[in-house]
Amino acid sequence: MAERPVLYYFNGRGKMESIRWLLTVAEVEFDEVLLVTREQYVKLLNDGALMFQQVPLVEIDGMKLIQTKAILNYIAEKYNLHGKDPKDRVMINMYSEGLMDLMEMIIMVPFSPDPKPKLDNIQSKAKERYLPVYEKALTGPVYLVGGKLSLADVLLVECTLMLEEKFPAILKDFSNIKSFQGRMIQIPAINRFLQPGSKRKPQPDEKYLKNVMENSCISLP
Ligand SMILES: N[C@@H](CCC(=O)N[C@@H](CS)C(=O)NCC(=O)O)C(=O)O
Repeated sequence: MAERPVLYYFNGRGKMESIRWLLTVAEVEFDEVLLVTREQYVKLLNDGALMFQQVPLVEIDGMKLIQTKAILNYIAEKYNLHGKDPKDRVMINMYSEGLMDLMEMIIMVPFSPDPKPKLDNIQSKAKERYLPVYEKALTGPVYLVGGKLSLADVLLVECTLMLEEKFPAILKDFSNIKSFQGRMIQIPAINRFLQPGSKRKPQPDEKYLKNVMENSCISLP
């Protein structure tokens, strides 16, 4: 039997969280090496495991994969969460890119010295630019693309939960998305992931932020 994937990242959500979500939905058990000291990070660098000196790093199928989107696409492909043909795939990728753009903005908020304007901007962009797209796509269909579960659906449920943590009423005018979210969180693997004690990471706290700042040369805006 194949070995379990190993995820190398800080002890928090960041760019790895979507990968944790996708593996969870694919029902793939994984292990994690949580980088809590500078030495761990430097060792990965010295070992040559980080092609661009960055994490996430995922060891899977005998490979050391980096670059979040490449990793997500590999997992989606492998576990049949990337559509049935190139036309499905390009739609899945378009929807996924939009969600990753939005989640990236949320991920960066706690690193800002002045989060309020950033949050206001995210809220209006979410309501005016992003959520209407998914609301329309879900008028009728159960899933975003091709009538079957895909990477885009997984990212959408992750993103809506992240948004609600910041803006609890944000889905008020997006009833299709809210229903979609309700269905998705009933999927047993997702339901388990949302329970305390799972590998889902909590919202970033001071300790996590300090860890990321100290242990990588992360470039901040
Ligand atoms: N495009 C890369 C960006 C990865 C990235 O920015 N990683 C950060 C941590 S979230 C990092 O390792 N920063 C260290 C550095 O850039 O020196 C991806 O999506 O995986």
